[in-house]
Amino acid sequence: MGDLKKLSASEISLHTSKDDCWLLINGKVYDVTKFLEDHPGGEEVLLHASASGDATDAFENVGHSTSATSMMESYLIGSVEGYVAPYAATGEASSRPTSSAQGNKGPASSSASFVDYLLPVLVLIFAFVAWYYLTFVHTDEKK
Ligand code: HEM
Repeated sequence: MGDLKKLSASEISLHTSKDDCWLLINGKVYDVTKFLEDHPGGEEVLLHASASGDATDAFENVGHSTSATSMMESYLIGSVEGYVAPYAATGEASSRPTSSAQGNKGPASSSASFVDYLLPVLVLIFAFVAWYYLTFVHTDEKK
């Protein structure tokens, strides 16, 4: 695979039909038009992932085998300019496209970390209130 064609997000979004279907996975673009019918997971999921703009999460959530990953190479047609990985893929995506990266903006998302901290705290408060109720209030009622 020599140098990959640089494609823009708007260009990729023009190829989401059954006759012309591209997938964006980890910053790389795959033309899966000829693979649609052969995909073991069915063509609908591929068309849906294509239309969603970024298929990285969908692809990784399935937990594809290594043979599936090596199959992808034959459909590779290019890479996307200025790719920023989606939230769920940031931590573990092993093949993050850092090669041609121009000062990648990190996985900054203050709202996500807010929820990350707030949720456990709320769960703890709820657990404490439940424990308090069951230990004191509820047993008092019986007496
Ligand atoms: C070029 C991209 C892709 C290739 C080459 C590919 C290839 C494969 C292969 C070979 C399998 C069989 C199981 C395995 O070996 O892991 C599979 C299963 C599957 N794929 Fe993909 N896939 C691609 C993209 C996607 C995407 C974007 C989705 C989106 C949801 C997806 C959803 C699935 C599902 C749901 C299965 C499970 C089918 C089952 O076990 O019943 N695939 N894929």
